[in-house]
Amino acid sequence: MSDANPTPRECLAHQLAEAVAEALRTDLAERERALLVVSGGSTPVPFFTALAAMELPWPRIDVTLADERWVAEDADDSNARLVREHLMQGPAAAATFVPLTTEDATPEQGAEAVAERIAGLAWPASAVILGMGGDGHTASLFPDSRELELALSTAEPVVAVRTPSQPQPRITLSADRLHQARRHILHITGGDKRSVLARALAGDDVRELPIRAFLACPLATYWAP
Ligand SMILES: O=C1O[C@H](COP(=O)(O)O)[C@@H](O)[C@H](O)[C@H]1O
Repeated sequence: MSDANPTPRECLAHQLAEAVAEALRTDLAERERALLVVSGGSTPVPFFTALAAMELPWPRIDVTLADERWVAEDADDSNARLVREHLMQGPAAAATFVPLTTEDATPEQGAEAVAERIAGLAWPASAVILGMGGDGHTASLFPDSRELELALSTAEPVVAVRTPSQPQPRITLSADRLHQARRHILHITGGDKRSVLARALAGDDVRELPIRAFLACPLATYWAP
């Protein structure tokens, strides 16, 4: 870290980047390519910056997303844009980023092409870095989504999602595909999310708080105030 007085969130992001880099190195010692699945939203930005600076065999690493809004890749709320601007930089620019959207008008129309696109990646992923919303959603597994049941149960890799609480349609990796990863990490910050996680740990209804689907993976939790 270059900053002499890093914030707790910056320290957390750096520790997480070190752990993910180590996981990728370990897997790349025994296979030709490795896959990293990251989340969008606001939390991962300092993690992306820290990971992008790591010395890794980036040309052998693929990066994709746990979920995406069905928006243009240059839209402000595109997770792909976030990844391109903050992770695919410096040494990490030599990695291959595989987005989850197509030119199709809807995720339902594009889901098959996305599934074909990601089929060639080096599954199972070395690590999945999950985020979590205040409603307990992770990836685009939302408690109020009408496709939640499908996303939790299908063996398909991706699911198109419509969620009343969200302005855009989305596409998400299915729980099955996320579960298959070698390592599962939850990256969250702030007191509110700590409370949501505590609530999730105290119960077992996955439909109420979908993050519960991953608590027993096991899920390494990186949290800072
Ligand atoms: O909608 C999303 O939100 C969650 C959490 O986002 P944050 O802004 O609270 O960090 C994220 O994990 C997910 O990938 C994203 O699409």
